[in-house]
Amino acid sequence: ALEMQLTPMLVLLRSTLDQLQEKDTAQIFAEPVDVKEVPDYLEFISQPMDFSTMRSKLENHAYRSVADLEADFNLMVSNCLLYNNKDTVFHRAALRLRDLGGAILRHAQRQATNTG
Ligand SMILES: CCOC(=O)c1ccc2c(c1)NC(=O)[C@@H](C)N2
Repeated sequence: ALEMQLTPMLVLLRSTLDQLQEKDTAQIFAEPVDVKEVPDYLEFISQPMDFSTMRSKLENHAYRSVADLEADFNLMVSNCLLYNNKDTVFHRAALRLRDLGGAILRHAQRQATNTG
């Protein structure tokens, strides 16, 4: 539809990021993991990622496509699955976010494709 032609990628990416972050109801992905609280975190995780960092990157035009946003989302989820044992709230939250996020990202990709 015409309005989609006029909707820039940035608007679609912002909306997608908002929808993804809504699923993080415990807000455990909202900010970078605090290495003062989790001192060994960087021994296991070489590239930390969180929603606030993703939002900064988005506003600084670091994402050119839904796939670019999806890559950082998957990095954030993978970090959590790697660092936290399977019997933790964090690990379970990452699995849930991954599944709920998948549907959101597939819909966003369809919208991006439909706008040509
Ligand atoms: C105040 C203590 O906070 C944490 O220990 C903590 C807080 C947030 C966390 C986290 C740990 N671990 C994680 O893997 C990511 C997903 N979130």
